[in-house]
Amino acid sequence: MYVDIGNALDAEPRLTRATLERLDERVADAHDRIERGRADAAHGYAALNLPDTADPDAVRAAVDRFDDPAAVLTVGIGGSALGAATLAEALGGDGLDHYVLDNVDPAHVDALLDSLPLGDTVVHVVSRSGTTAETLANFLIVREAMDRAGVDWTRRTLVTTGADGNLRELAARHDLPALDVPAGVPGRFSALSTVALPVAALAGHDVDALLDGARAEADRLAGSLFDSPAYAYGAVCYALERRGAAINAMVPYAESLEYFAEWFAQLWAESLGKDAVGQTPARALGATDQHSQLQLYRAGPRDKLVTLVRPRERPRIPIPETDLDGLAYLGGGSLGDLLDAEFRATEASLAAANCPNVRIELDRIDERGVGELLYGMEAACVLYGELAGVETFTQPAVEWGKRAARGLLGGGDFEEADAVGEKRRLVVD
Ligand SMILES: O=P(O)(O)OC[C@H]1O[C@](O)(CO)[C@@H](O)[C@@H]1O
Repeated sequence: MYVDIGNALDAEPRLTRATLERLDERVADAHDRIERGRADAAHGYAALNLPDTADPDAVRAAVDRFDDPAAVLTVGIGGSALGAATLAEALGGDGLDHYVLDNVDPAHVDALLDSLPLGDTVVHVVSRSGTTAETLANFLIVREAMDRAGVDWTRRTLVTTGADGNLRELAARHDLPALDVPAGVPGRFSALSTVALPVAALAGHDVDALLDGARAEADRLAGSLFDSPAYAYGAVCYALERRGAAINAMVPYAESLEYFAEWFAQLWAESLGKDAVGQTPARALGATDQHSQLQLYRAGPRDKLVTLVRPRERPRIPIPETDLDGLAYLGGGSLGDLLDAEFRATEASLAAANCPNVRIELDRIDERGVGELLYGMEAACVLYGELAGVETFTQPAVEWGKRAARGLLGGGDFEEADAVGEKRRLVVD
């Protein structure tokens, strides 16, 4: 992973090289704390050990029982779905279609189950807590649909979950193959583990290369942001947020990284949104959103950092020659040339408008590159959390809504459910 922070300096909000050099002293201390946390396999920090603690053989053994499926359905939500979706989209299916069931919209669930070849689908149900309502409800519906289709769901299901909880109980009751979530690794930091690697292994991807890429990024964590791409990114994001860049627009210039932007959004929001600080992740896609968001990034409020991500190598699709006036300049070139010209032009246009931006590049979007990117973003997030002094690895604010919903559905007596009824109303219809 290559990180170029040049365009993040001397823009608006203003961040200078001198400021970064001063901040680097705190990066050194933060790195020491992170390394101590890793050495102790402390909660959260343990995620940064996954390149060495993940067990690719166990993952392969778990999926080998499924004989060449046509489709894999990940049933999970948040960190229990976004990692798998990111790996499947970035690396491709190789003939294996990947579907994600990470919401409880009846119309969508119905249509998805209708479209799936249930008899030839592997269901990977994932929940760290083993109690998440959306995941468990969806799984009960999926298995019933398989029952109705005469498919033995116990032979088509793989579970990844914690030591206890409803899902562990279901797995034990039906003797389902079950992988353990890694200890001390919050969901949003678990893509490089039993939570998402099974999907990559099922599609025949090189899980070791994914972990090698992550390990290469881990080996570059150092006591200075000027020696570590991941820390350079985390430190710049933090320093710009401190100066007013409350929004981080993540803009991959590759369709296959669109889910990566979703994954990044959970990582950034759920890890850093605490104590009235945090940088709001916005998702966009290059070049598409040049035609929808760029106007705002260039001419709107000075409250953004834009992160542009691209692979250095792309497949080649030549653009046919044409004698149409005004188009001849495209002919003979390639679609990748056009996309890369758009990338560099957008980057320069942001700089010209004094909008801070960072360039993140991979050699190519393959197992190693994706491993570098995911690990790099996780380490950047951990460093940002250290500098901001927030609890990076918890997400207490999400529990209020869960209790309220559970109470509304008769799942217990929760004061939050009462508060739902006290909504202020001013209906205009
Ligand atoms: O893996 P679980 O326990 O089902 O949780 C799913 C997601 O829900 C959250 O707990 C937020 O509600 C996320 O942190 C997590 O990734």
